Amino acid sequence: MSRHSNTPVALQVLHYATPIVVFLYSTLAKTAASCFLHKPTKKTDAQTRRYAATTILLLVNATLVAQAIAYFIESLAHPGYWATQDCVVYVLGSVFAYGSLTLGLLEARHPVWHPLLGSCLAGAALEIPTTVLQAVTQANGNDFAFSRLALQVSRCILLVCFCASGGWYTLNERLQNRQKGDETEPLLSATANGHATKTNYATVPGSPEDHDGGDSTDEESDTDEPDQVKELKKQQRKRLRQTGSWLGYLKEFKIFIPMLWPSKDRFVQACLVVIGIVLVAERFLNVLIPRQLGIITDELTKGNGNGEFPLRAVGIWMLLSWLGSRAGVYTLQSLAELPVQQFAYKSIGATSFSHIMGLSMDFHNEKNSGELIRAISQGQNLQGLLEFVCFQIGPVFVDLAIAFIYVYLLFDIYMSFILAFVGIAYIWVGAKTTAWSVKRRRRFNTAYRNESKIQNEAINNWQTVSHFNRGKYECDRYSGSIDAFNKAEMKYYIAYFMGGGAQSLIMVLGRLAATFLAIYRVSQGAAPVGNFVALTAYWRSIESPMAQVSWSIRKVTSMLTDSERLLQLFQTKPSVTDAPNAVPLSIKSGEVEFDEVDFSYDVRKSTLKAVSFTAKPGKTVALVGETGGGKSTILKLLYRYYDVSGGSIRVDGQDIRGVTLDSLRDSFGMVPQDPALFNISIMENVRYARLDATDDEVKEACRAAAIHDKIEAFPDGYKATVGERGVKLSGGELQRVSIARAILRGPHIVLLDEATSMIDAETEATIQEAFKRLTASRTTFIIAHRLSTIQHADLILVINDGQVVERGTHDELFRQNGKYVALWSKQLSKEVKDIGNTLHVDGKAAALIDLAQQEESTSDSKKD
Ligand SMILES: Nc1ncnc2c1ncn2[C@@H]1O[C@H](COP(=O)(O)OP(=O)(O)OP(=O)(O)O)[C@@H](O)[C@H]1O
Repeated sequence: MSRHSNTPVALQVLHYATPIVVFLYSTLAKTAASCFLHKPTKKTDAQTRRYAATTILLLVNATLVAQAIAYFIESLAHPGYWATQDCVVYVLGSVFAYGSLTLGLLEARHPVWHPLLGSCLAGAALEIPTTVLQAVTQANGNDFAFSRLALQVSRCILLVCFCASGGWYTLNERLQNRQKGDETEPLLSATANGHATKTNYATVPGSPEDHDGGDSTDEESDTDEPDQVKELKKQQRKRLRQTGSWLGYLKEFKIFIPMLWPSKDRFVQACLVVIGIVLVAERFLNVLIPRQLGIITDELTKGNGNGEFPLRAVGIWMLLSWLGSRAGVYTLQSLAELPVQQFAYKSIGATSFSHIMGLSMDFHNEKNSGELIRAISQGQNLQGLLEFVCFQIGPVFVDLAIAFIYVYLLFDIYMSFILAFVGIAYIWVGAKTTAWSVKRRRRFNTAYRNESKIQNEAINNWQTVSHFNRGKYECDRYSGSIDAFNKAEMKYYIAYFMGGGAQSLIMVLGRLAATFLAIYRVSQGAAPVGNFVALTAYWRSIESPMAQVSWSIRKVTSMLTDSERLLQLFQTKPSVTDAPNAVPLSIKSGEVEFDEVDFSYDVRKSTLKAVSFTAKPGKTVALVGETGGGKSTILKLLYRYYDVSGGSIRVDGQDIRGVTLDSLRDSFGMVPQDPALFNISIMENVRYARLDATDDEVKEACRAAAIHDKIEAFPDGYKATVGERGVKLSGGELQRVSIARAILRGPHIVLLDEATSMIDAETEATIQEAFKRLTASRTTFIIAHRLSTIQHADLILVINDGQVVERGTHDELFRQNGKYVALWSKQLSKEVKDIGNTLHVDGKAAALIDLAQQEESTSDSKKD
């Protein structure tokens, strides 16, 4: 079809090389820039530079389009003339290469310049000799040749202008930067507090706002997050814009690699090998099946209805088709993929669960369970990441490269161009719509978690909701959150489907163009009918992987976006951990010493100030005092839920920060203020304290805690389930089950935080014996508001406003006639008021009542 010309070989080589070099350089440099390069230009005159550069590149494209039109018009003007293949490749390839550069520049408000400059420099370096050679070889050419030469010269001038102005700008910029000095900012500014390393929220660089450099925080931010997290996110985005890149973003996810890669599981590794083999086989089958169909067609065409059946060719085709079908190698692949997915599902789930369980009390005080559970389940979607990247996205690029060569062999380079245009446009549109939808996806996720949070809160607080009759209010709130979720979902899916629609359009147009060209070639006798059949079948087989890659890119992006919250959780480190050289606690006698302990939950308010005391081995220390004084905090510090901010706590002379948390907590038996049980049987709940305890031991512990008879009276006895957090039990029953647990555990040190506050005096008397047994020869800490329960303690500490204001035994403190006595008098006076004159009081109590009345009248007179 082309008229043979006497184009010199050097010119032909330049024609082929120019678009390839420009395109390859720009692709590689852009990829490297998005991975490693950090600073897009944000100077004030950057926009002027961008507009000027875009104009030049558009003009370069215009010269190429004009050149293509010139060839076309010449072929019309001179029938039989057609540009040589190298010229067509040169023009179409250059449109492709410079077109992609222009598009990139149009998109990025703050472009990275060096890929652009380098590409144009390479382009100019090749265009100039091309133009000279063209001028020499076409010296006696016609008007068309001259017009083409003129276009070529203009293109050279434009490219040189681009490089010169770009070089000048870059030089200027460097000089200015040198004058200003280094302007880089640290990761977190001084305003971000010390918790910065704990939470770290990543966003997706490469999304439009990152290119744009605009502040998109408002739109993107999760509305339900505390200000501190928002601030950190803002800082993170800022940093990503300044120094960030996809590589930087993805680096954050490297935490997940050990959870995805089965480094120790031989079976899963074997499955991966099987998948690899199947993938290679699929690549071959993709080409062989349509090719075999083409061979059959050609044999049929040659036979022209002579009754000969192409048995061998059909047999091979049938075999290949079976292998390439869902019943063939794909089944093998699906079977092998299952263990790989399950491995990742398990390792992500188990690791995140154990990480969250290992986080400290400060985290658990702030958490929202519903939101947390959804974050884990969304993060588990990452299980498919390895599959998508290695088995779906990667092979498609191989497919495209094979397809480019195969369609060239079937027809010619024009067919390869159609394929390349379709492939790149398809993937480009896919990537663009993905970037477009990331923001919407993030909002959709936030709405999803918010809905879960509201639902969870309302169900968990059902009693509070009922007490205040706020059922309608909660329903409205939940339904509002569903509306917000639906809205966010709608917006996300609109973007998703629109992107899909645009891609399908590209695919259809590509198929039509390829079919048109193939029919034309066959009709001209340039290719056999079999090639047309092979192409039609093959085109379909490459369409689906292309759709797959674009879907996979979206899927990977949404997986990464979805798992950002889990990533954030993984980056949250427990504030209390084992020291690197921690050793197990060795308890000899159980002496506990608080030495000048300071502590605050919030740096702005101190909770404990210089608390010092010693709990002698086997003795009982009681903590009493005004509510909010810091008593429970003392026990929490002993448990190492928090670390002291000053001073130290020692158990048998060992600083608790130097021993392992497990060994420390194993030494304690705690009866908390508000015990919570699992929604399982009472037997299992008590056994939770010592998993190997027998039924008899459990019952013995319950007997000691004066709850055995009560449990036996339940219709299901020890098998009775206790409801969520133990709601089916009364407050007193709950506390006694909790005491039974502590008795069963048999700890070295006993901590009783208001352990009998909900138990009536009579029952309390019955469990005093149990307490005596529990605490005998064990160091014991008791917090009690009912002072009668602690009057026999070996040491009573009166805690007021975070300080030990009095200490001693009951009698010693009474003699001091200070705060302790005031507490007693207040309590007794209240009790007397409650029971009035019916109370039988002994002489001592009567004296105390007098004291209480005196105290009250003194304080009243002070007030007056
Ligand atoms: N997780 C927390 N975060 C911030 N402040 C806290 C936290 N827990 C307790 N506080 C504050 O620390 C102070 C001491 O609380 P703590 O629970 O130790 O008092 P308490 O003496 O045990 O009170 P009560 O007798 O009422 O149980 C209180 O002002 C309380 O508001």
